[in-house]
Amino acid sequence: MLINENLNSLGFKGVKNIYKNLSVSELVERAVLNGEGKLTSSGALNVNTGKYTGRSPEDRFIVDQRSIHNDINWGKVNVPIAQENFDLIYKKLIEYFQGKDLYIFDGFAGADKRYSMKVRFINELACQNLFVHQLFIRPTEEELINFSPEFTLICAPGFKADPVVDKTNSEAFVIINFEKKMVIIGGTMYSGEMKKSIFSVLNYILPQKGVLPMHCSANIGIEGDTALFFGLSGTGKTTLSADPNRRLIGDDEHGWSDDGIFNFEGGCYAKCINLSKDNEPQIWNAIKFGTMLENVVADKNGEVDYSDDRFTENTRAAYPVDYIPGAVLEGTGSIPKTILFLTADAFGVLPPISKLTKEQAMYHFMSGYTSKLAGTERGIKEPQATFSACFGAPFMPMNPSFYAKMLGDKIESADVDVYLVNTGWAGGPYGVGKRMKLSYTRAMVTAAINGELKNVEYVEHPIFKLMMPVSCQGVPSEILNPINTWENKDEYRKYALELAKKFKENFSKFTDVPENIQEIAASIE
Ligand SMILES: Nc1ncnc2c1ncn2[C@@H]1O[C@H](COP(=O)(O)OP(=O)(O)O)[C@@H](O)[C@H]1O
Ligand SMILES: C=C(OP(=O)(O)O)C(=O)O
Ligand SMILES: [Mn+2]
Repeated sequence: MLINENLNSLGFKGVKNIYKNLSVSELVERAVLNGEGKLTSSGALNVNTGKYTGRSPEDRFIVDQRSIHNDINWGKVNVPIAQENFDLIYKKLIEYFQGKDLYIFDGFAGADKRYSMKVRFINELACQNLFVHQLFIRPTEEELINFSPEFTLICAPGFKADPVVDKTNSEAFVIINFEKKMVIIGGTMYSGEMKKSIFSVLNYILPQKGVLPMHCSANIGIEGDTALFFGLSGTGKTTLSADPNRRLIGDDEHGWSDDGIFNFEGGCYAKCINLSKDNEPQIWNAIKFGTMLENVVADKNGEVDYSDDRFTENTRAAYPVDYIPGAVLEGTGSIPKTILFLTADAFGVLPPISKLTKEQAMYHFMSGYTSKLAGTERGIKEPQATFSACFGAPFMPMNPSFYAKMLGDKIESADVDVYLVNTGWAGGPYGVGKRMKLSYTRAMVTAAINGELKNVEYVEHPIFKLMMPVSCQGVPSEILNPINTWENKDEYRKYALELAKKFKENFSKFTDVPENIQEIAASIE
């Protein structure tokens, strides 16, 4: 179907100009002409997203429909909304486009062609169309001919819902409609909502095809060895997967099929707060023409100051994977050899790295402990302990135990080593201790991936029963056991026991847990 016919069938009437599949330069040009953003001195497009500078979980809904009702894990994460409310909002949203320009990007989600989904993005803003162009998988000229979308995402930040009439939580909404194969977004200009809502869609669809969807980054070594980095927002997926000695596959969302892993996306969405050339050279260099920046502070000459958090701590850069040298453009990799669970522990009590048994891996995957860091979600001003099953509960439409079981089977069948890495605090809790040095975390990750931590001596953590290596190249040995970094050892024990209690409380909510994993839960004190 032609794009115009498709727009008619979606109900669009009287739109001004339809800009279809523009190039990066054209989109940047439009965005600047429209006054949506400004170029920085490195050539990136910097936009200000206004009131919404992070994801807004309370504004995210799934239309409650008979065909999906029994599959969805309804609750605070997956909030139901009635079809009639969707219809009402949809009608107003489409009318809102009357007399306005719209931007279309057709692309793919899912690098493995067997599982990829054709998505049409319809944007009010050129800058957001640039975002999806860079973040999703760009089609070839040939693939664009007769492109028929399997899912459609419509995003209009300028359109606001009326919570009283529309039964939304606020003026902002992100609504997934599985039967209509559609996502609609309004009220918020934070572009992360577009990528994460398509992620949520895939997290429902792909398990039906035998693919485990994962909230993780991935890279691959010269020997074809794949490593996965699971972690909630801010734990270091993007930062640690950008490694000059390995090839980047993707920084955030992947699927694990019987044959290997594949990226869902074609771009990265990196945090920029306090970005430095020395610490994160690859990301620093990726911020150039074609990259879209969100809420970074720049002066009138376009010089940016990455340390300025006046709009948000969640400043971002969106760029295509090929802006990272050596990235795997096909977006695929072998069955993983190493899995790293990243946690940013704001209590400062978890070891910087520990090796997990398969049972411990399952336990920690189900627990998904980390701290929500400031900015990524609305209302979070300082780190807050959270248990987010699968290290990605906000994006999982089904019961987390379902994904955990799938991962368990994959881990059983693969020859894979699993580590838990604390990229958070050390020497004391947030406010007292310091964030783990990035160079140390990188050294530990490298040692784990290269197999150097297979044959070193380990000691067991007395409370969490985690196995801590006693040495690791590039890391002072004394920091490997967290109690050593705390001045007051009694305080350490107090905080560790408090966190252990939280682990226990959280895990008690799971039912039907296999006995060998229950044993792990019981061993923690
Ligand atoms: N030890 C560490 N390990 C990883 N990231 C760290 C560390 N210390 C500080 N950081 C900072 O924390 C942030 C991690 O964010 P990011 O990699 O974007 O996380 P994610 O991709 O998981 O959301 C970056 O801004 C990075 O510079
Ligand atoms: C984009 C997001 O994810 P991450 O911080 O994991 O990159 C987000 O949570 O809004
Ligand atoms: Mn990231």
